[in-house]
Order: sequence, then structure tokens, then C-alpha cells
Amino acid sequence: MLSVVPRPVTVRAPAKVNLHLAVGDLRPDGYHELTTVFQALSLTDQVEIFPAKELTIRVRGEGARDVPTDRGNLVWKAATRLAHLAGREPAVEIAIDKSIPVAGGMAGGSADAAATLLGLNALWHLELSRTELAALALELGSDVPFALHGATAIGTGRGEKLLPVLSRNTFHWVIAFAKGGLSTPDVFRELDRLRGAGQPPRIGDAEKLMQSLAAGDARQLAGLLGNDLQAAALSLKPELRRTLRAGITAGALAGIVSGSGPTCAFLCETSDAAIEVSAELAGAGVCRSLRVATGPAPGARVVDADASGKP
Ligand SMILES: C[C@@](CO)(OP(=O)(O)O)[C@H](O)COP(=O)(O)OP(=O)(O)OC[C@H]1O[C@@H](n2ccc(N)nc2=O)[C@H](O)[C@@H]1O
Ligand SMILES: Nc1ncnc2c1ncn2[C@@H]1O[C@H](COP(=O)(O)OP(=O)(O)O)[C@@H](O)[C@H]1O
Repeated sequence: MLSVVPRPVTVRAPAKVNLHLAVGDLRPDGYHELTTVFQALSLTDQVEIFPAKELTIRVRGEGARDVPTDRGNLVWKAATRLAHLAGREPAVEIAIDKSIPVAGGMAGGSADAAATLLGLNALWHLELSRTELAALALELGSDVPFALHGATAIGTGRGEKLLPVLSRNTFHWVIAFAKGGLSTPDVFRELDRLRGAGQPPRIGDAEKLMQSLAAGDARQLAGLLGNDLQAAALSLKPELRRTLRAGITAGALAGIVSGSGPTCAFLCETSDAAIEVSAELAGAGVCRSLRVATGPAPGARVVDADASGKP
């Protein structure tokens, strides 16, 4: 009898930048109420899933040394939760190829977790809907539902109640990776501390920003980017001020700390401008490395699978 060996499934999932991140008060469950406009970027991690005897994780690429390969990896949690739900063993080998900076405020771990949910859904023919996968995603982290969704979206609650936002045109970004990362809970705690001391001012609502996205107007958008966590990230890593200033000097329309940081994202008028800003920032020595990216980009997607897994 012929036995069919399933082919591995390959999934790509995007980094995000928060174009608008308004942080409300601390809730009794330890999370802060958020209103955030996410944009998914062309900077992606790749996750390959192979049938195997038992669950193992391999990591290579950007920051691989800082990524756990055991139950501390969000991908491990994603695979064991989904296997439990499906009533089977998580018998897979998962190879993560990282391009998204680790602990960078760009939701790389969330992207990998979203990719794993989508990949296993295909490999195991579970046929879970996007809504079912999104509910599982939220159990793994606040940013995981957006990594599945992609494009541009407004998130409320913990950031998981997502509505698509109309975004015309392609926006051009330069992404400056910092030396070292920042822990998301530390940055939220630092914001609470700063607020307890009476500073800093809160950003307003996202209405005008969403209009600029609908118009596809990068110049207008540049003036409207806002992140309540930026003051906290700058307080923990003051050297980021220099990075942000250098981006503007290099010709970016605006610069912002991405989420809880410390990655900085610079909005540029054109792709040529982004390449120039990136080259100039590299010369200024204000960050560890640089990437050029565009947004919006699609959410997690299967790029290769066995024929019945339908990429
Ligand atoms: C800040 C944001 C903005 O998009 O992203 P990052 O900068 O981390 O990528 C997210 O809210 C992060 O999402 P994620 O990284 O998935 O965080 P989670 O694992 O859910 O939460 C980690 C911890 O961050 C704090 N946290 C997170 C989300 C939230 N709305 N309020 C919080 O206070 C809590 O202390 C929580 O225990
Ligand atoms: N697949 C993964 N990729 C990156 N980091 C991971 C992963 N799984 C768990 N982690 C842990 O989660 C922490 C936050 O990682 P990451 O998602 O990259 O950053 P952020 O929450 O700032 O967007 C890291 O310090 C790392 O120890």
C-alpha cells in the first residue's frame, strides 16, 4: 500500500507598526485598554511546519539567539493549544526563519504564533474558520489576532477587536533596529509610573489619521502618527531620541517608536526617499541595522502546502 507523506507547510506572517497607539487605564485583568491603528509591513517571518515524531522548534535568522526553542516560544504554545483542541499530539517540527527584530515592538513572536495556527490548520486539515483562529490567537497574546488579519486595522480592547481601515496607496517605511530589546510589560509599567507623576500628555483620537490613510496621503499621515508608549520607551532607552532625530535629519517625513519599542519606524514619501534615509541612518550609527519596508501587507498566509492544504 502506498503511504502519502504530507509535505511541509510554509507560512509567512508580517511585522506590524502601530500608526496610532492610545493607551487607556490599567484594567483589573492587568491589561490596558487600547485604541490602536495597526499596519502590517512587508517585513515578514517565515515558519515551516514538518510532520515529526514530537514537537521541536528550530530558530534561525535575526535575533535567533534570543528566541527560546522550548515552551517559552509562542509557537510552542500555539501548537500545543491547537493540538489539544483538535484532540491530537503536536507531532511537528517547526522551523522559524526570523527577519522581525526580537522584543522590538513589531510583534515578531505574535507573527510566528499566527503563522503556526494557520499552518497547522492546513497541515492537519482542521478547517477552522478565521474567526475560530482569531479567538485562539487572542489566548496567545494581544497582537496575535492582528498578525492573522494583516493590512491596516483599528484594534480596541486589548487590541484584538479588529475592524479593517481603508488605506489607499503604499506607504514607505525605514525600520531602525535597536541594540537590545524592551519588555512589553516593563514599558506599560513605565507609562503608568510616568502618568502617576503627572506626565506625559495623551494622544487624541484616530479620526484624522484614518482620513489620511483613506486619502493615501503620506505627508498628512506623517503629522498624525502617535504612540502613548513612546514616552515610556524613551524613558527606558533615552538613546532612541537620537535615532528619531537622525531619521528626520535624514529626510523622513516622521519617525515613531513602534509599539513598546525599541524599534523606530520612519515614514518616507517615496521608495527612493526610503532608500536614501536608510543609507544616511546607516552612516549616522544610531541603530544596529536597518530595513526598508512597505505597508500595508497581507496577514499570515500559507505560501506552500501539500495539494489538499490549499495555499
Ligand atoms: C504594545 C503592543 C502594541 O501593539 O505591542 P508590542 O509593542 O509588544 O509589539 C501590544 O499591545 C502588546 O501585545 P503583546 O506583545 O501580544 O502583549 P501580551 O503578551 O498580550 O501582554 C504582555 C503584557 O503587556 C502588558 N499589556 C499588553 C497589552 C495591553 N493591552 N495592555 C497591557 O498592559 C501586560 O502587562 C501584559 O501582561
Ligand atoms: N517566536 C518568537 N519570536 C520572538 N520572540 C519570542 C518568540 N516566542 C517567544 N518569544 C519571546 O517573546 C519576547 C517578545 O518578543 P517579540 O514578539 O519579538 O517582541 P514584541 O512583543 O516587542 O513585539 C522575546 O523577548 C522572546 O523571549
